[in-house]
Amino acid sequence: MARTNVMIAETFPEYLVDHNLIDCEVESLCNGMVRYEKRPARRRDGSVAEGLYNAWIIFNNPRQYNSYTTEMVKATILAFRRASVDREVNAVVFTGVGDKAFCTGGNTKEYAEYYAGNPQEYRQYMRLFNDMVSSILGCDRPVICRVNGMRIGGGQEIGMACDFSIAQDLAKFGQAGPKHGSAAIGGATDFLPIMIGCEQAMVSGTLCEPFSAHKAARLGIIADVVPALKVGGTFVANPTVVTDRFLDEYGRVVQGEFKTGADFKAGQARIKEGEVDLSLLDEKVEELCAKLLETFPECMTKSLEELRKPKLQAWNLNKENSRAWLALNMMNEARIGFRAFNEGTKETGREIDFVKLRRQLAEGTPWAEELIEI
Ligand SMILES: CC(C)(COP(=O)(O)OP(=O)(O)OC[C@H]1O[C@@H](n2cnc3c(N)ncnc32)[C@H](O)[C@@H]1OP(=O)(O)O)[C@@H](O)C(=O)NCCC(=O)NCCSC(=O)C1=CCCCC1=O
Repeated sequence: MARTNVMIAETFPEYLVDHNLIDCEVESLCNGMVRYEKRPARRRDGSVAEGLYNAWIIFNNPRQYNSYTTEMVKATILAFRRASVDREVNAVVFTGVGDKAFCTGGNTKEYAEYYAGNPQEYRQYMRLFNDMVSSILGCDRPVICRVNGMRIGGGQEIGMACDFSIAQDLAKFGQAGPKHGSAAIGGATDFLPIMIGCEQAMVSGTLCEPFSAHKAARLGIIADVVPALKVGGTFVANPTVVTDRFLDEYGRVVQGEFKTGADFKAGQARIKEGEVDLSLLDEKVEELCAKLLETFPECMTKSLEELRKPKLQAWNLNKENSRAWLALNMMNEARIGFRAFNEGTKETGREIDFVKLRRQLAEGTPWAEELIEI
């Protein structure tokens, strides 16, 4: 050991090169809407590993369900680059503020008010979005998505780009694209078939029906799920979801499916009785970080690089075409879909009249004012 210490002292570099792209605080790029925090890394026994950290990248836009604005996308790219080159960082934890949403994708207000009808601007935005996904898939540290709440649309896409996902069980998952005027080609159409198989990928990527965290675990889209609801001081499983049996009387898998009718309503009422506590989620995330810490760092990075390949290859194959298509789509379907979400309310509805649109298109109506204002 003494000899090793001498060798370290003799070979220790006089200075360390900073590989960061720019020297500024992540928070300063987006008014604090993405936070970057280095939290002490812990061993499996819970003791602090002095000098080592986990980098927490936290979306901080809870009023808009942690959707990301253009400025937040830029900050996220910087944050992942920072974590990737920081010698002291063991793992990255990617999460959102609060317990409602990890992220519900692109900011629909910005989409509706700035990008709708503006394909050349959205094309630039998509450069940034693509770089955000690539910065996750290219991070030299393992990335854990701490799914603190809903993971929808682009939120699901950046979540699936992560290496691990651990969810609190009130979180919902899914896509929004074809309901709101987009296609889930910001990663979902690349990652879903690999992660859950083509058939379930088709169901999720086209129908846009949210599914539970328990189902996400069953399908294999997340690594683990923990309870988050406390009723009378005791953790209980999400009461709106079937968690106590695997099959129904006809042999169909029901575990993880949402309950229906009165049972679903009773589940919702029970949620209101309780309080949400994410301490078990944090324990699980810390446990995973500690397991990752007690490994060889370069062997870990190489393993990540190899295991990411199926996702990365599909992503790299498609991302530029997807960017171009999404930009042009801002002239028609995205233009009306995101405006409908942004300008509508729960009472008036936040989706367009799909049948009316389809009927007009069937009649050969061009994408002129009358369709855009549908
Ligand atoms: C299903 C929902 C996620 C949740 O529904 P619900 O539980 O009923 O909550 P809401 O009342 O709808 O939402 C609460 C408030 O948050 C605001 N909100 C939610 N999501 C967003 C968002 N993405 N951007 C901005 N604001 C958002 C919502 O307006 C409410 O605020 P208010 O002031 O009105 O009370 C539902 O919210 C939903 O469907 N959200 C939108 C999901 C969506 O369409 N996301 C974008 C998908 S497209 C995308 O992400 C892409 C990524 C890159 C590639 C291209 C692309 O399209």
